[in-house]
Amino acid sequence: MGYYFALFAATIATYVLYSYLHRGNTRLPPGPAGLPLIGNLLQVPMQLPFLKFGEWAKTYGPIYSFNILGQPWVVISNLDIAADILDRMSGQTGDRPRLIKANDFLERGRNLALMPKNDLWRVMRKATHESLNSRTFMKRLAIQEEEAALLVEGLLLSPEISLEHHVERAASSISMRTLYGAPSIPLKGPDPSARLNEIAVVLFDALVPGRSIVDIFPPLRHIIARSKWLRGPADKIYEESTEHFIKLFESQPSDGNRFISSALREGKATHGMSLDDSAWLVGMLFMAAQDTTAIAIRWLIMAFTLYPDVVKKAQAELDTTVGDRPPSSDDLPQLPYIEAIVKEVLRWRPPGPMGVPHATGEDIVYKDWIIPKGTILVSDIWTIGRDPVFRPNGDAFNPDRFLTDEGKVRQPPADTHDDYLAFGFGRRVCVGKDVAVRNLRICAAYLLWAFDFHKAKDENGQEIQPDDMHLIDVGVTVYPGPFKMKAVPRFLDLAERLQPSLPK
Ligand code: HEM
Repeated sequence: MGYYFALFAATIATYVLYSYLHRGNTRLPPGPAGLPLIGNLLQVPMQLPFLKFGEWAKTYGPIYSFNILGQPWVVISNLDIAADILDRMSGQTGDRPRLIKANDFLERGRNLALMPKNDLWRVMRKATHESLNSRTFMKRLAIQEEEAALLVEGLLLSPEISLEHHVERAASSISMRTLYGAPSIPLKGPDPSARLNEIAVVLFDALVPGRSIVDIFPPLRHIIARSKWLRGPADKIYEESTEHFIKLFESQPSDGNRFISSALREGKATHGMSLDDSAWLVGMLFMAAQDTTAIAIRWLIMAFTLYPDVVKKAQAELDTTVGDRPPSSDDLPQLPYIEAIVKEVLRWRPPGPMGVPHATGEDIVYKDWIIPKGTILVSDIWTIGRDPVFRPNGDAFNPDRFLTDEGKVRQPPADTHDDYLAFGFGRRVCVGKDVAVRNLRICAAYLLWAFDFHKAKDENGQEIQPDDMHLIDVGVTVYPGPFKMKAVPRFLDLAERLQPSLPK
């Protein structure tokens, strides 16, 4: 132990001194002043850092920098700059920060979302695009309608179960069915995705800033890599996760259809990936899909509870287009207000308010700045979505901002990724964007068609106001705090009307 401690102390001292003395020929955009050696370490909050970043943007402008123990960070809080640096210079800015604990030890370089921009990343992205975004696949996503109908049925028949559980079930079930061809997850009963969700908690925890000593002092990597004892807990997590991912990956789809995992198992579709690579790819897709989807649905329901005028307007659109039968995905093009609601909820409360950080793969020159290789680039999606010029009155929930005066979906301005900035930028933009948007539009349509949303009442009969600034930071994503509402059916025979849409 004494040996390790001495080595540890020496490594830290050398690293901090080295980083300080070798800042190189850089010209970073100015930002908050930090302390010698540790930089801004003590100023960046461990929880909800994007709120601080928004404040700093007001003082230092739409692009500014800070450093943590010599590691430069650049925060981008303006759409034009994000489009220049993260989209147009994506070849140089599409890397990921070196997340040693998560990427090197816990995941051994197999997490599509966190891995460096290397050959395996290219192969995984291509394989995902081919299986997830193909026209045939999108067309066959009856799963999304069935799960929206099940969510409505659950809220109707089991109001005693927490809203959070209803939504978690729906998000897990959609992901398990889409990715593994698994059967729908019951509301009351065993949850076959539980283990995946447990693994996700462990892997996400490694991303919380400050949680991993090796990411604060990267030279420790060599010491940890050489010591079986120090590496042991991470090895165990990797091995147990791999075993579970492979078990799911090799399971046969419940209805004999091809789903992502079966597509990847077949012939050329594997793109030469090993079994471990393919199994991790699908496991990681589950993790990227499940919590973002659950968060977005929870915010949708909170918005419906807080904004009855929005609900009325959406219901008027549904009543004209859909009437008293459940909506279907074929109705979506005739439901512009529902589309605007989904755009607005993802702007108002993006599930990942800072996206996933990018990193520069080489030195880049942008305007007057020279941003060195290895700089961490944060797209401050939360603040960009509140830019007073681009999105006036940004804290308000107002779907109309995405509509023309005639009520059609407005042509998205350039560089806004179809007005869906919540899915990030450049070559790392979310691979699940189309599937996710379609799913949220269907969910929103079902919920609004089926229910009026009222505030819940406390024991004194007083309305409980859901708190839309109760934000729970779990690493990359941010959940709304738990809240209560009362879903009042719009049809006396809602349960019967849902029957044709439920899984057979
Ligand atoms: C509301 C739902 C979702 C939101 C808001 C969301 C948001 C994001 C964001 C912000 C990124 C980082 C982009 C960047 O680095 O600039 C991302 C990456 C990613 N997303 Fe999503 N996502 C959602 C749903 C999904 C779904 C359904 C899937 C898969 C089926 C998925 C798979 C991924 C993957 C694999 C990446 C990593 C891509 C890479 O690093 O190359 N996401 N997502």
